[in-house]
Amino acid sequence: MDRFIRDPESEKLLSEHNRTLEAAEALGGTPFKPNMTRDELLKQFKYWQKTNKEQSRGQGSASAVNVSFAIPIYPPCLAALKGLKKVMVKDLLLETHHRGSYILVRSIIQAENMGAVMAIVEDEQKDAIPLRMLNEKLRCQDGCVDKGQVLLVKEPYLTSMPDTEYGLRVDHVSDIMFIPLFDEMVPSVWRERLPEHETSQWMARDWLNMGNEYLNRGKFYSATEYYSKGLECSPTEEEKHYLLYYRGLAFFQVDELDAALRDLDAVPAGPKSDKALRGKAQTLYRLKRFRESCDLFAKLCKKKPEDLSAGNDLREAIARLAEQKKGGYNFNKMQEKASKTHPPLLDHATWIGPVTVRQTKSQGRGLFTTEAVKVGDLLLCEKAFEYATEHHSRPRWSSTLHVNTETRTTTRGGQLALTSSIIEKLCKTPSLAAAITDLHSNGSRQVSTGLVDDKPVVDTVPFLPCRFQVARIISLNSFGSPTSSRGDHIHDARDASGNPGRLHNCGIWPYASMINHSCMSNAHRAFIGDMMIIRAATDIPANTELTIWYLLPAPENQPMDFSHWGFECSCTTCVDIKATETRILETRVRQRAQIAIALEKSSEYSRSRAEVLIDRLTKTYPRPLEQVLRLGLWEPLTLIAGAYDSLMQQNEAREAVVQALAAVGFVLEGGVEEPLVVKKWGLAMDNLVVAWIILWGTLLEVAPESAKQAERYARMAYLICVGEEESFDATYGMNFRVAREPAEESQEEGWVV
Ligand SMILES: C[S@@+](CC[C@H](N)C(=O)[O-])C[C@H]1O[C@@H](n2cnc3c(N)ncnc32)[C@H](O)[C@@H]1O
Repeated sequence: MDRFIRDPESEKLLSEHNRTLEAAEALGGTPFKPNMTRDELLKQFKYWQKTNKEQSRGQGSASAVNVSFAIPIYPPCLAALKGLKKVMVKDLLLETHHRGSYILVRSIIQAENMGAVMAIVEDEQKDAIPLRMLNEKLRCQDGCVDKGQVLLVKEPYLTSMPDTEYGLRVDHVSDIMFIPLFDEMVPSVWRERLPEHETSQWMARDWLNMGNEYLNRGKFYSATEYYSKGLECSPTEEEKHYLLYYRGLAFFQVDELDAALRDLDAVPAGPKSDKALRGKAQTLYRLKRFRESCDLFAKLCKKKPEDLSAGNDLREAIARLAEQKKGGYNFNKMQEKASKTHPPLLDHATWIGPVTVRQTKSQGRGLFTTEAVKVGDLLLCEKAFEYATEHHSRPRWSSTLHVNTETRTTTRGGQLALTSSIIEKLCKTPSLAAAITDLHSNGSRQVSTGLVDDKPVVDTVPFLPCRFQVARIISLNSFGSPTSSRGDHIHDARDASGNPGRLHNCGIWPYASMINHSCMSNAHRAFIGDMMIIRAATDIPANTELTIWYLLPAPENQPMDFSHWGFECSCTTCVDIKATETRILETRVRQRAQIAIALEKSSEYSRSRAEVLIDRLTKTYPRPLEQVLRLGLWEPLTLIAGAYDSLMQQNEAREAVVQALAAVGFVLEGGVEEPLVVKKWGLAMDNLVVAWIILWGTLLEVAPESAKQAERYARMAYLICVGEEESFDATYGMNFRVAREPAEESQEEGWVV
């Protein structure tokens, strides 16, 4: 799942932010007396714009880290506009949510996205104030808030802001309304000199024409507003045909898929009927309703066999339907696509294998097998509901830190961006809301209501996405992910230091989010772009709960900390660690460090010393392996196996690998004398593939059949860890074989061994 940072620096940030919040709270209710004039605000805004541009071009200070702070949770406005009283800037109070009120303002400068959308706005009395709209990419009239845009903020919240003193802050999508200039709420002084200032006599056709003008300029949201007005003016059947078709098209362009489908479905017969049909098929495809999409594309192809692009679309829809039904994926192509696309969003369908969601005894819902599965079997291949990436060209120092004093957590990476884009998606396509709102939220209350001032029209799920609710769900259910597990695998195998040199993407995979944690997990996740692949990490009987790792089992052997998710792991290892004296745990940490230091040197003496230390470390685990695994032995044993392997001391290398595998739960039989058999698969540790490859090499001369079997196991480990097996040869090259099979020759280079 996501990475949480616990270090002195983030603790310092948390404490500082706490103090700021307390100081702000003390001022609550004081009347607002602006310190800056309108001109000073505009000047400051232009300075921000300049700095923001420099930062996005990577010219900011090399030590800069974007830090964002979560503010105390507050609910969105649930009152209808007609029940709210209008206030002006001069009426505002510091650190106050003006419940029961609204403010009407207009932007006096083109807004800029500076993490949040920032603008300077004024009221009718020309009093200016900064406005910060968190997450307001959505509905920012086609990606931006133009100068002159009229905005209505419900229950405005005046609070202190970074780099300025006070400003209006909007955290909930439903708390802000974009008011078209023809709306009667707009004061006449703000309408003067605009073509729309006199629209009272307009007929449906006038609204249609104006809508088309906006559509052609790429102002899709504005276009929909004009078409909607046209539809209110008793249009003829022909006008209705065009109004609905073009409005559907505009909604499609801005990803308002429910609205697009509704309009395109309602288009009366006319010249655009085929195009409407096509738009519907495309919308259904984007809603992942592949069966219906196929049917419509097929209908279109039948009507117009010469339409090649409809034929192509039909083929793609059929391919998605096949993936959805049967789970047949071309993983090679997926890897290739993920490596060439940024962000790595792959156009594939989700396949849900032999698994189902059921209630567990004490851990809420869980995912269970519906039939017995074998190690490596594909259980689930899920397309991310939403996915956020750090840009590959951005240096790591500029990645975002998000400080949350409520949960006392600091997170790195894209969680904030993920929350924003999910809120946007839910507002645009409310029929998808349940995928998120049904996820685990640790019992927090969900803000749920019917329509309020026509804000997102939701037919089936009355839901106003509350930023904080979504943020909490995301923090409990999102997964951090590499762009591809293969890339991570290559990185780990090359850099045994364990330095995490990877990008930190994150996403939400709702079905996979049903899987609970166990350090003794029986399933493993891997990623290709935004597709998550879950495979069985061992043979699993039917009706068994699947578990994965939320955090890698700690090599430190400290009890694992899952307080963020509100549980304590009760696996045998965690229970054993809790029962082990701190003195012993500390000894283990020390011994492991000493082993690593000894193995940095390549002398025989240092290897013997490492052997002695490993022996001592083993003795700190008094309980038999069948009862408690010895995860702390994995790294030392695989390290020493690697050291022996590179010296061609194959008996020693083999012995160390076999011990390492046993320490993490593998039950092996045979090897040199007898055929090698894995009786039971253990944990899918980092470097598991390399361990199997070492074993494979040590068996080549002494037991060729067992070596072949070890190769199969190496491939199986790769399949579990990387998600697919097709790229194994390309990843490891043939060097390994060549080194050990003198009869065959090859020039191909491997990169690991
Ligand atoms: C991503 S959700 C997993 C699905 C969740 N059980 C549900 O009902 O939706 C994470 C939450 O599941 C629960 N959970 C996961 N693993 C657990 C474990 N090993 N023991 C107890 N609770 C666990 C915790 O409440 C945690 O916050």
